[in-house]
Amino acid sequence: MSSLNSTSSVHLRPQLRHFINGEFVASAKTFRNISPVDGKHIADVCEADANNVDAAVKAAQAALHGPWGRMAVSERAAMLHKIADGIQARFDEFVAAEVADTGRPVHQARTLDVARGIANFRTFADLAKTANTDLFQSESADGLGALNYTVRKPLGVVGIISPWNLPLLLFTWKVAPALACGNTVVAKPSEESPSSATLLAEVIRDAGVPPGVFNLIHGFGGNSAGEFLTRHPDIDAITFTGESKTGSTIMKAVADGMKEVSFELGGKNAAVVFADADFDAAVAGVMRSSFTNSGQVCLCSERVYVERSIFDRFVAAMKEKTQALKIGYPAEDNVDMGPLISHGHRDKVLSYYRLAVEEGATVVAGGGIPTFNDERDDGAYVQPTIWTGLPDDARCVTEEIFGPVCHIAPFDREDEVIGRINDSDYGLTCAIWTSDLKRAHRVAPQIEAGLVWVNTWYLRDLRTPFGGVKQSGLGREGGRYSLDFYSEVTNICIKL
Ligand SMILES: NC(=O)c1ccc[n+]([C@@H]2O[C@H](COP(=O)([O-])OP(=O)(O)OC[C@H]3O[C@@H](n4cnc5c(N)ncnc54)[C@H](O)[C@@H]3O)[C@@H](O)[C@H]2O)c1
Ligand SMILES: N/C(=C\C=C\C=O)C(=O)O
Repeated sequence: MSSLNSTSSVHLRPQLRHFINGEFVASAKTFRNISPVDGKHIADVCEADANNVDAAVKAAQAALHGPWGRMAVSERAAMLHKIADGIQARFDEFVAAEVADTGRPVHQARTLDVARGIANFRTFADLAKTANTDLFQSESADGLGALNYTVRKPLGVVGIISPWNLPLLLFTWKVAPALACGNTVVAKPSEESPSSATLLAEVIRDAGVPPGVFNLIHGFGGNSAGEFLTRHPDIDAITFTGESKTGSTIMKAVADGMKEVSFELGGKNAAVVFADADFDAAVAGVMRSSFTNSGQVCLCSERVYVERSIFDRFVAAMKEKTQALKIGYPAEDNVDMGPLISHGHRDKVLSYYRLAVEEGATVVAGGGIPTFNDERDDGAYVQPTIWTGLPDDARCVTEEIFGPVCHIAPFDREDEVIGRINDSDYGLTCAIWTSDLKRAHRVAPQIEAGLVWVNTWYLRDLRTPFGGVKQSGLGREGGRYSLDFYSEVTNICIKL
């Protein structure tokens, strides 16, 4: 088989181990890492038990009081840049790791996943160096006044738990600011995507980060590494990205210990296309926001609302482009879409494909599994899918599916569509397509979401706040919001 058509041409490690106190550590229990492209077994992954997690937390605690805890911000920032340099130097290996675990197009792994891994470290290295604190000249009864100023200190040992959909991007989105603020971390990537985090441990070690500062544990959630981490008494904070119901479970696990949490959770995001929008740009944008990463991005729009006068034309255009999407191997030229992350996730998405028909949907495009007549038939591929005709309260229009699918509905009035967009348990993102600047500024603030894009989608400035409202998250990360979450502040009042 040519290297074009398989991940097996990539050199993959036979066993992925934990990284604890500066050493790679195996554990007796392992689980299999399976390629979603062809169902082949690509590696064995160690599963951390409670003792592994305890050793990692203890190493992180000890490292707080070692060289890392005494390091100047500028030195810490230089280390984060060295980590970024290390990822850059092994760029192709990181691409191979992401592609092996997820089957995504190589061009996406290059331009988004690994590129953002580097950017995350560089962004927070620089932000930490320029982080300001507060200073107030205060009045006092005796007229002599006082000075109030704040100092930033690390939270301590931060537990990091990340999902599989953008493995390196989302893992480093947490690791980078946590380290930039002087914390030590115990980090668990998803069981579905262990490879790039393991490679990152090598890069962090080789960058000279002191042992115990960064610890990596592999495993699952409940009654495995994830839960052992959230329930560990010596963890000072948990930052988590994943499903809303998992967030709720984690919140219960940390409640007794009153740990700080930052949650980036699920979504059922909307795109709204007004008749005055740039039609071609809106079609291209909604194609991206519906099918990027096989729809496995928390920011994807599974709900699309189109003004009635252009509805039929818009649906026809989306149908044509969706049916033209190239689904294939990661390294194929011009491939648009790879598989879903796993057969289990594919079963979930296909259950919604069936449910939609039961709920009365018109299947405009897709709705099933592509046939390749080769090894990919053993992978986790589904067809990109478009529905119309469902009521707003249909489960397929209210529940997060997390696959390459969207439902397109017509609307008549601005106030009507705003109400329909906001009628959701989620509130992560929304994309508005209009050429009317006043409308953009009028509608965007009314959307109950953490992020609103106008005439674009997933355009990111890492200094901006990122997070969701309602079931989509707790808190914000990004820019100074990350510095605020990953630091404690003490206010000091000096009487003059
Ligand atoms: N808001 C965001 O920024 C954002 C970004 C990416 C993904 N997501 C969401 O993540 C979900 C997809 O990712 P997923 O399937 O990996 O989510 P998931 O919640 O199943 O798992 C996420 C992580 O949590 C761990 N975990 C699961 N149960 C746990 C428990 N009881 N205790 C501790 N850890 C536990 C998993 O092992 C994994 O590492 C989607 O809902 C998507 O919307 C949100
Ligand atoms: N947190 C970010 C993306 C989240 C994507 C969700 O799947 C980011 O771009 O910083």
